[in-house]
Amino acid sequence: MDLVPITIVLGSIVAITVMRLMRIGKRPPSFPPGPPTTPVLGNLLMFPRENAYLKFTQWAREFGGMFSLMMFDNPIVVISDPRLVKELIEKKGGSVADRPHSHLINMVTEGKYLTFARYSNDWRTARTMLQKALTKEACLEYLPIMQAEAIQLLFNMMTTPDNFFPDTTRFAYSVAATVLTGTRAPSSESPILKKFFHMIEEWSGLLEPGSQPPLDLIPVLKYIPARWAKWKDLCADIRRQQYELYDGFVTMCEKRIANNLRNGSLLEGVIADQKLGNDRVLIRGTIGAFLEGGTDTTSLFLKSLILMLTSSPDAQTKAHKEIDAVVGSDRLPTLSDFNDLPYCQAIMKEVLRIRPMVPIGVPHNVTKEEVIDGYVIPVGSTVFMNQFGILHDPEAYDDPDLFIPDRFITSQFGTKPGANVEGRGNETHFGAGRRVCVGMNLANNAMITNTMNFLWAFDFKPANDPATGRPIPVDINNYSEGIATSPRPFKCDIRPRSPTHAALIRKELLAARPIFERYEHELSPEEAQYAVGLGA
Ligand code: HEM
Repeated sequence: MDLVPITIVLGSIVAITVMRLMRIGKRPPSFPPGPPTTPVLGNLLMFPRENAYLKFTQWAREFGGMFSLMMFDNPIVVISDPRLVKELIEKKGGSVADRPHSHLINMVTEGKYLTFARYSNDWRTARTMLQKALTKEACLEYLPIMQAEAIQLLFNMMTTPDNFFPDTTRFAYSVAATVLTGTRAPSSESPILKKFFHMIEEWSGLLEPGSQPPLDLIPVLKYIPARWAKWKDLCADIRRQQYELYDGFVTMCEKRIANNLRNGSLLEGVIADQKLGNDRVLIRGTIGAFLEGGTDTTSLFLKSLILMLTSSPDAQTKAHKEIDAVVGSDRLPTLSDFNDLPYCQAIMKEVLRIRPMVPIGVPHNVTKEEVIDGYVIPVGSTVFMNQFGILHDPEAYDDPDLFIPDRFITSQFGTKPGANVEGRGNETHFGAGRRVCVGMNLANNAMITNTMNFLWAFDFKPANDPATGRPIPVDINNYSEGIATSPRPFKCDIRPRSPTHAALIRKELLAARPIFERYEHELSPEEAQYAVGLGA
């Protein structure tokens, strides 16, 4: 038999296959520029496994405000220019309102967790419900509980200053939990808080880039038997924990409704008025998105605020002078004081600039091809809004890596003279477009209240080293990795500014008791006793 024709055919098939494979991973000329690719893999091997925001920011300096990466055949577009955020994520809202598919997330949430849900009817239903519940006006109704919790935070920081990490976390959780479920967490040792954070730790670990096999890029990996795929057990375990926690809240609110003991929580409305229908999975996913979205971010801001203040005695001196003139020491600040406190505003804006809590945002997925600045952004691209890169652009800011609140006194966006401010705003940290943070009004009230309170109440200084007696300097760049970045634990010395300030904090905590009581009916006897005893 003549083997020549077969060899030619086989050779051609191999050649075509190789040519096709070589095209995989290659960036088409119409895509935004980016680092060089390798055949098949694209930029897979150079994709940062940790601190992606730093690498993205470095690439943005090299390749511009919009660059692309190829993961095999899947394009990633990273935007680090506020003008382009406006052009793509805001103006073309409907084309980039989706989230990328994630097999791992789906295994845990069945696709119904608001933050990661596809652009779907479920997402629309849950988003519309939360958007109505969290308007600026609606959030004013939650102010009494926010302020009461903020006073407890001042009291905690004054009496157990070394515990400020857990106490800031408790504050953020307790506000979100009270608004949503109608039950607070009075202590950083509250069992519900422990359970919640145990779940969050595993959940964040699961979502950490590079921690699990690339199931979405190589789908065949999904079929590995469970005994060799630890992630399957992990997903099941996280799902079990979420069911237990979130169904527990639903049952609690159902009982309250049945016994005519409603205390105005959002979840009571969801259940009684069937705002999410009878879809238990969607209800669970919405509770999760609310509590998880509202807790970590707000508490990270508070930790960053303390870190930055500890590093900057000058900023504190200026803010103290301002707040003493406007508020004095006979009363605590209220939300309406903020307009008269431009330096306190500058401090808050500068913390959010230097350390946006979600530095590369939550990824969006493109569902309709768009052309921006002549570059094609194809369907299926994953879009990251590189908040850190936008807020650390040396073209826009002098010394972007330094904490300088005064930059917001001399310019609206903190930018240097002559900088291009097209598309720039002061809320970059909340993301953009149709998926912009739905909790931003609640978060703003929490950040404003605590920024004023901390500056009114305390002096923050580096702690002294007991061995040498010298101050231990804080490092404003010592942050953890992850989707949301947190300062790593640090020591600082927190003291009330005067006995008058200290006495008022105690008095206000006792005055807040009736507000707390509304949300303490379902606490365990130990927790209830702890709550009543606080400051008494
Ligand atoms: C300072 C505090 C906060 C920051 C910095 C923050 C930041 C963000 C960011 C960057 C996103 C993604 C936006 C995008 O995709 O472009 C987001 C989404 C979200 N946030 Fe926040 N957030 C904060 C507080 C809160 C609070 C208090 C809640 C709940 C009450 C909340 C609930 C959510 C939810 C449910 C989403 C998903 C929205 C969607 O996909 O449609 N966040 N947040």
